[in-house]
Amino acid sequence: MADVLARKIWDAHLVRRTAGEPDLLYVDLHLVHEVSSPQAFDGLRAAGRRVRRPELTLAMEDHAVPTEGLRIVDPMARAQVEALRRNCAEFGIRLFSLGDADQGIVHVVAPQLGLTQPGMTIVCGDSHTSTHGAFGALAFGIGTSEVEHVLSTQTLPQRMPHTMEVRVDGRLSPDVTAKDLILAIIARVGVGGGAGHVVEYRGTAIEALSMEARMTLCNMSIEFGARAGMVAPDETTYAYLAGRPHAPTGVLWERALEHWRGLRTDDDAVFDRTVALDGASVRPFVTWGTNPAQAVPVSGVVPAPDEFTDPLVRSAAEQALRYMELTPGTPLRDIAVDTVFLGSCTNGRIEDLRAAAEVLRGRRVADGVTMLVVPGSMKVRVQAEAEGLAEVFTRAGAQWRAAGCSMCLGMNPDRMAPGSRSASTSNRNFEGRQGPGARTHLVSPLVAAATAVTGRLTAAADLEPA
Ligand SMILES: CC(C)[C@H](C(=O)O)[C@@H](O)C(=O)O
Ligand code: SF4
Repeated sequence: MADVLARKIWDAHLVRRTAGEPDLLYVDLHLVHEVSSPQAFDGLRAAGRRVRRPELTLAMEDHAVPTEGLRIVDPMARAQVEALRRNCAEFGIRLFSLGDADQGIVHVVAPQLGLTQPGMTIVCGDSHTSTHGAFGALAFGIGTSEVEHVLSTQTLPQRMPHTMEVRVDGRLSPDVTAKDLILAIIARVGVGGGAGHVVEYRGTAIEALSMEARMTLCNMSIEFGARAGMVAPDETTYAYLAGRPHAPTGVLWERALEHWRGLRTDDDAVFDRTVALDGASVRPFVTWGTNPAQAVPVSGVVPAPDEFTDPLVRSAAEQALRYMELTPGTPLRDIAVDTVFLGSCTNGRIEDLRAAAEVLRGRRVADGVTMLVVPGSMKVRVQAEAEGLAEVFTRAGAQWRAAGCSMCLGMNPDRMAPGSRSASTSNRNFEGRQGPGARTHLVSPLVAAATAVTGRLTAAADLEPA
């Protein structure tokens, strides 16, 4: 029977199906980090259990670590990282520690190492696990008690979500990135628009995206409530994977390719829901509020709450304008920021750094603006240095840091001061996300770099020639 990609992967991982119960799924790759794992390991220890498949489990220090120096000062952060170190040593799990050449944000590192592959089931106690769906994997975040279940059994009880197609045809204009596209999608469907669904991004605009861009897109699927987001694998996927440290080689590569080429939604398969967007109509986007759906083109103005008919959306807008200290009708281009953050598992990859460096080359970060450039992994950092990007950033007056979640969330020393305002390439603009009282505008790497130059929200095309 004709079927969609998500269900094909689901069915291929079915360990047990019983009427009235969730399906039991096999997990191919389990990613672990310091924030959502300590209690899971404690539970395992209390029950006298071992990790069922340590070699399919990989642990990362990313959320709580500093991006300057190796010393973890905050007692809470240090406790989390030390617990992870003890747990990984005790249970035989490969850990990427602060200072390791392969350390970085888990959603950046696993794809880079070739661990994330088409057709896999991938879970992590982290909502942005959806990132890995860019490879045609079924990847989703789980809770800490589920982490314990996966550690001890390598399986997970789950109910198959509904399926949703997000179709984008047409051609994105050169100043429009995957970040703008996903902000436009979320603005269209709303923060709950994907709830209970696994989303497959399809269409000519999606097929034209690089792997980095597909990861940005899938990364933010969770921001409109989707359980997972995915893109069917194609030649772009295989070209990215070929030669990566954990990608198959020789005859195994040929066999893998043959399998991967079959991983697609059948032409006559039906999605439970479809949303379509014209890629050519998407403009550089920026958020004005405190959820990722509160976004408009950079050329737009802050909306008035009474423009929204849904009472919940309207009161969310009122609350957001209060927190953000913004007045309806203000052009986005008039909003001044004091902080620019380029990084995170949404936009901390080499392509993001290249795009931002292109804008900053020969220009300077405006006086009074602090710009942090935080590569998503230490490998990205090394590559960016080799390509001369780091020099572009430091010459422009930006800070060049080591890898980690950094200013994406206030769990490490890279925190914003109360009342300060950022343009940030991360994925969440919730109240206090980047530090208590801090205000966040979500943007693409191009807008982040242009904003750093003018000190106001700016599209790259608005800049005077360098
Ligand atoms: C801390 C972690 C569990 C959390 C998540 O689940 O996504 C974090 O990564 C985030 O981005 O908010
Ligand atoms: S970079 Fe941000 S979104 Fe990504 S895992 Fe870290 S905290 Fe979560």
